[in-house]
Amino acid sequence: MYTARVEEWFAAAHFLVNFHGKCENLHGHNYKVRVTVKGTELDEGGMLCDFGILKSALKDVFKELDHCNLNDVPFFSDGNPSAERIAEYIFIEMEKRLDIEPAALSLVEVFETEKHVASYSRQ
Ligand SMILES: Nc1nc2c(c(=O)[nH]1)N=C([C@H](O)[C@H](O)COP(=O)(O)OP(=O)(O)OP(=O)(O)O)CN2
Ligand SMILES: [Zn+2]
Repeated sequence: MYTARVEEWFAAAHFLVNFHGKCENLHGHNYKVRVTVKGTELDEGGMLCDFGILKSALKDVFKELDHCNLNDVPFFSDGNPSAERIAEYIFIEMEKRLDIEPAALSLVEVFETEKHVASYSRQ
């Protein structure tokens, strides 16, 4: 199995409800997002998927998130914009944008800090 991975950053504000602590208040993060694709076949250039394709799709997804209050994004209207749900949202939006068969989107990881990370995958 091969994998290819890109990382990009966006900045956003959020607050958490049903969470007892300082994160109930509006605050911000510089989120690092890591996207991994996987597959068993390489193209004639020896690549699973051009990093540039992943990067531009991810930057397109960030247009809905960067410098926003994530609580105002419709996807989060029924729940918290936790790192887990941000990862789910990015996974869904990346799937819409990527046409990379026979490779496939494998994992989206969202880092609030280098020590705090949540992820979403289909398995
Ligand atoms: N599983 C998750 N846990 C938490 C999430 C999350 O998305 N998934 N999010 C938060 C908050 O966003 C919060 O901003 C981070 O919380 P906390 O670690 O308390 O804040 P600090 O980074 O400032 O940490 P200190 O050690 O207090 O400096 C919480 N949990
Ligand atoms: Zn937070």
